[in-house]
Amino acid sequence: MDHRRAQQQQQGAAAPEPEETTMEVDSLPLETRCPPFPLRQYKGFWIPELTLRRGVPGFRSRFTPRPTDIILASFPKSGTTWLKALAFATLRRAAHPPSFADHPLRRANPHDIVRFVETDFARAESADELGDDLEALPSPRLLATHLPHSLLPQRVRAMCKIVSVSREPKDALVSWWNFVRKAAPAFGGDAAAFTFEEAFDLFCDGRCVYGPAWMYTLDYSEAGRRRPGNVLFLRYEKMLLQPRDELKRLAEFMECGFSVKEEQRGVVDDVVELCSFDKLKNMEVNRNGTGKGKLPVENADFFRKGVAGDWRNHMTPEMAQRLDKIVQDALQGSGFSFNDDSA
Ligand SMILES: Nc1ncnc2c1ncn2[C@@H]1O[C@H](COP(=O)(O)OS(=O)(=O)O)[C@@H](OP(=O)(O)O)[C@H]1O
Repeated sequence: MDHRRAQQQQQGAAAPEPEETTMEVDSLPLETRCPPFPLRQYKGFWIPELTLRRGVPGFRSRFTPRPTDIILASFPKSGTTWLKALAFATLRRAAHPPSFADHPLRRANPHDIVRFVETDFARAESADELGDDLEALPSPRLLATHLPHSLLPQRVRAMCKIVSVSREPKDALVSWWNFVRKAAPAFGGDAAAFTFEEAFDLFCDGRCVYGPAWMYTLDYSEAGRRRPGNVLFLRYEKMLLQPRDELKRLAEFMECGFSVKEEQRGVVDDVVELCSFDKLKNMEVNRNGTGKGKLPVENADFFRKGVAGDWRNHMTPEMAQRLDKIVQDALQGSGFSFNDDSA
């Protein structure tokens, strides 16, 4: 990397290289063993093919970022649904007090309230129409992405506030495998025969949707360190341990911190409660509904156990050691470790 670009990256400025808005997808390495989508390796990450063909180009060419935009970014199965609920309930609490019986989160799944930009572009009938729809949304817009930080459009990285949530890779893998087996039939795929051992080997090799998981996390942790005002880096495990504190950090970052009066009135607790695993999982819409969006997934599939450490029920100690070592080696010298609670 030349010095000027290295310096700009250190300062957090967007890299100056021209951004591709059409992709030569067919020549990229292909992985077909990870249901439910074929993946292509692009700039170090395994991305759904359709996202590369249509999603990323649409995001880059038809999305006009605003400084007030808040983009929620997550590796799949790392707390996306929870973060969407928390961010929405917090940002829109004036219009929708969290204790109200008709709160939108009591009627719709968080994924139908906060949309994934690249997934919507990937599946949109018309990218222009979707671009116009996004343009028509009032500020501040709350949107989501599964793209790694380095693959987001440059103007999004430069301009928007980005909240990322990361999860310990062994638990993300277990969650992914369970989800894929349930959700794959909805995409026309068959994952009944996809064994945990197969998923484990692919995951260790970085081959899963948006993998390698640890490089994805590093991408956002470094962005958060370079530009703390632009990128908030949250950890799923910390959110489980201290939901109120993490929620308050999220609110401050989104520039809608809770006032002392609100805290005294119990608004922070109300948001935590409304978005808690048990509350969301047991809502009628999340027990029996199907996503209204572009992904034909049962809402219930987004809520399984919601705990840390379930990997122990799926992996032998040897498997866990193998994956830990891969992650440790890959992150060595990076300054980030999944074992460091302060990271
Ligand atoms: N409110 C709340 N609190 C805590 N945990 C929650 C919550 N909602 C969902 N979950 C758990 O998050 C896992 C799903 O991850 P994602 O939401 O990132 O999935 S997705 O990428 O949007 O498909 C999945 O984890 P596992 O239970 O380990 O599979 C969900 O159960």
